[in-house]
Amino acid sequence: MTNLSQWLAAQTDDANIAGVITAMAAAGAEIAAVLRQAPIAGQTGLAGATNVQGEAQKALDVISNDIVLNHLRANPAVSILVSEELDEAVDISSQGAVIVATDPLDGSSNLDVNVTVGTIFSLLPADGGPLQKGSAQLAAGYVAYGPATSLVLRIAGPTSVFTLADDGQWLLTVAAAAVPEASGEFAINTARERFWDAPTLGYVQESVAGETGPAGKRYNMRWVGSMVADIHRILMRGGIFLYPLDRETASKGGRLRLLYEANPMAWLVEGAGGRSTTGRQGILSVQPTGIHQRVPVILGSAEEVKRVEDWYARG
Ligand SMILES: O=P(O)(O)OC[C@H]1O[C@](O)(COP(=O)(O)O)[C@@H](O)[C@@H]1O
Ligand SMILES: [Mg+2]
Ligand SMILES: [Mg+2]
Repeated sequence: MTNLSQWLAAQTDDANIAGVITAMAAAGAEIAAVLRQAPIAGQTGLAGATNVQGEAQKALDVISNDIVLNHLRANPAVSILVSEELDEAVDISSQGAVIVATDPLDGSSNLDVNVTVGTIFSLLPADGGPLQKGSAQLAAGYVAYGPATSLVLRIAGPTSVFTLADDGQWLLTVAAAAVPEASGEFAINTARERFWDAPTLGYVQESVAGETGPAGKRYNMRWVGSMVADIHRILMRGGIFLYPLDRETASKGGRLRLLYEANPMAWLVEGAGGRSTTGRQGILSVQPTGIHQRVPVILGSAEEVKRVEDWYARG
């Protein structure tokens, strides 16, 4: 089976990109080992601090952030690290060619109930600084800590999936993920319905109406509450994920973060033939104005995303 270093050699001749991805994969393998033992080691629960977004940090948020930082600190290819858990960008190497933006542990509210969480990362060219559009990404990926530990990666070619083997190797298990064009599965936190805008409400009502409504087909709903797990399902079998701008999150610009949640996921989903939008523009074309900027996120199967875009175009 193809391993990660063989795949990297075939995908890029840029040693900086390959080196940084290798470091993030090593960080992911270390986080996976920590998560497996966390309830025994007493590492679940809160860390007692809040991050820059005002969210309570879990002990494992902090531990995961430290693991990523340790793996990147030693890497002269990294110029700057932007992390959900760090208020400011961290300078790593003045000679570094690559900026890394990461959500070291996504979905951490699911940790105490042993449900899939993940690590998301994005690589940008150092000379453009951290506030570059997602379309400038050099590569992106995530690690999903589920029944299997999966590493999903894309440089500029296909979106590929690796599985962590017992001997610590990452083995290629899906060479080119393909998000089906059409799907009958949507993912949104429906408890937020009272805050939704008209396009979101229109799309969901149309879907819930199923074969008797204008969509003319039956839909199912799934919401893990870990973006990594929800996007992984969509990459593997299709569907649409929505965290739109709603009345409660509007003043902040949305819920999910552009640099280390929306952009890397849009890069991966689009690389697998899917589509992404804020509702009004492609996620990858949004110009960031801050490292922790939030953005509305709608991505997945192209036909479904287009249906949502149609709703936005109408209203
Ligand atoms: O609490 P909600 O509304 O279900 O939101 C869940 C979303 O928030 C997130 O947990 C945010 O990520 P963090 O856990 O990294 O803050 C996403 O993974 C997930 O999609
Ligand atoms: Mg997150
Ligand atoms: Mg997080």
